[in-house]
Amino acid sequence: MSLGKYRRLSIIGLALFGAALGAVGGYWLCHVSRLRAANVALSTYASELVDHANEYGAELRAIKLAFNPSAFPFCSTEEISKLRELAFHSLQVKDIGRLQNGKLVCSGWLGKLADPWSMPQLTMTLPGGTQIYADIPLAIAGHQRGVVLAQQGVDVVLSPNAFERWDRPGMRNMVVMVNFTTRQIVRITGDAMELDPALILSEGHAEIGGKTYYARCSRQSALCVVAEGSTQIAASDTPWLQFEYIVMGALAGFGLSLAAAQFYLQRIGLARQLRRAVRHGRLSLVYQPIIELPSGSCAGAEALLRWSDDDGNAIAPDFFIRIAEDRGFIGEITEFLVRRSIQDVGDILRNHPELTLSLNIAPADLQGEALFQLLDLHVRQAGIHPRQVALEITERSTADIIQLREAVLRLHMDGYQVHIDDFGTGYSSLAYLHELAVDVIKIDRAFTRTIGTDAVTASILPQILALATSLHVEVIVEGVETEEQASYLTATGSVMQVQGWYYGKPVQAADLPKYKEDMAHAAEVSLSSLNDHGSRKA
Ligand SMILES: Nc1nc2c(ncn2[C@@H]2O[C@@H]3COP(=O)(O)O[C@H]4[C@@H](O)[C@H](n5cnc6c(=O)[nH]c(N)nc65)O[C@@H]4COP(=O)(O)O[C@H]3[C@H]2O)c(=O)[nH]1
Repeated sequence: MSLGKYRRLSIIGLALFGAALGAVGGYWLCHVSRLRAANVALSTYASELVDHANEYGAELRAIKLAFNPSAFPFCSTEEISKLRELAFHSLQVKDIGRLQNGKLVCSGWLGKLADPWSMPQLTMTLPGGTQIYADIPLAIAGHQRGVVLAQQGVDVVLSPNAFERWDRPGMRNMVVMVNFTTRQIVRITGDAMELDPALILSEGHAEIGGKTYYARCSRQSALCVVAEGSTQIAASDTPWLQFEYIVMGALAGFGLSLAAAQFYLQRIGLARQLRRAVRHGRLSLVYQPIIELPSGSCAGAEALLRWSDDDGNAIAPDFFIRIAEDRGFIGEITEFLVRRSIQDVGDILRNHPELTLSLNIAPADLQGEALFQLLDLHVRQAGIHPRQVALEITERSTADIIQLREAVLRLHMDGYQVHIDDFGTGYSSLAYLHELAVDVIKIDRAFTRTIGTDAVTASILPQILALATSLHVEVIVEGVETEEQASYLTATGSVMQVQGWYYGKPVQAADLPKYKEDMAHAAEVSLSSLNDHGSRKA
């Protein structure tokens, strides 16, 4: 099978796997969100029940007040008719009666009793004195069992269906009266539920035996409510919703894993191509001049790698260098860099001992002997003074400062220069200056860009320049792109080196001598014009 076909199949396979995972994720997400929605609905239901309980309590209080005092003689025809009228208009109350010496004397629906009835066994008394008789046979309801409340000579037969119109499909409710002092609870209406009183008294929330419970209590009366719902959500409830979630999950999983697989396999593919390119020497180098200020003469150049993949696409060096670092063959690239750059510019360096060649070195290159042997082989054998070679290390390499310090010492002992690249962007720039005896810091172009702007970081560049002066460390300012930036740096009057598109973009090695000559000529012209100006003034 061809590599391209294998790659395509791998990508599709991974994407399908991602789609399957996404579908499972979608199903799970749907389930969780429906459970959450069900819980919110149940909690809202409990709050609605409590609102209704408040109305219920208010009505009971109003009935009690209507007969304390009563506008009519005790158990008179008028009073009985008033009792009947109030009970008739109420949804919560079935009958209202009048009590005397603990006996029912008359009620709206029973009329005046020839022989007053003694009240049955008391179930609970609330702190305000309301007496509750639960589970007693009701004469007006064919001896169906119900609850009667009695206070200040008035008794009320509660409707067992008072909360019926608040029923919700799939949910149940229970209404109780609570004595918070004695922690006694009596069910008034709704479905009987075997629950820990503590759950009700604390207005809690619990999941027990596949059911979810929310308890809420009224602030105005001794009523509490419990709403019950199922924790099991049937898949058949909302099949379309479930389907949508699964499809969306599958699509998202497919898309994401397709992108991830493409990215990953592209990296693997690129890594393979890069390795081949290094082995066959198909990478190239360009050289960006480094200029000395204030003289304006060329001080050297930085070698920068260039590579295009098999399809001819130019790949950014920081991207492919990272791939080589991750896949452990950066050493081969460095080997190529050192060998090819010395081949390219060895003659120029021999003829111009004042010039420096800067080489980017990856942190991994500083481990072991390979780099030192490599430099020894190519630099010394080419007859170039090691001082003409500068090794640029980046701040990423602070991970092992001890190892790094040893490597820097060794490079110095062998006569090479060590430059810190991208100074100011890493996390431990100052640690570098303190710990490592470096020759030059290369100030990252992020700081150069702030010249002439009012960015908050604009004040950092002068401070780094001052710091470098006080520590006797030389400076190369990177990324000088504009005349304004160049003028600013020249105007500081400090001796420094600069690099950037304003002075010259990276060029082929063959173009470097011409560049150097042009720069030398330009420097001479500007010097003589300065002298002319000076003598005319004199
Ligand atoms: N916007 C802007 N950019 C400017 C200007 N002047 C120079 N540059 C670019 O800035 C980068 C400077 O190199 P670096 O900081 O060492 O950053 C390098 C270096 O970290 C790495 N690299 C390049 N060649 C090698 C190599 O041979 N070995 C290793 N280990 N890393 C390398 O890749 C990075 C990127 O290299 P390049 O793409 O060539 O990008 C180069 C250069 O082309 C300017 O005025 N404006």
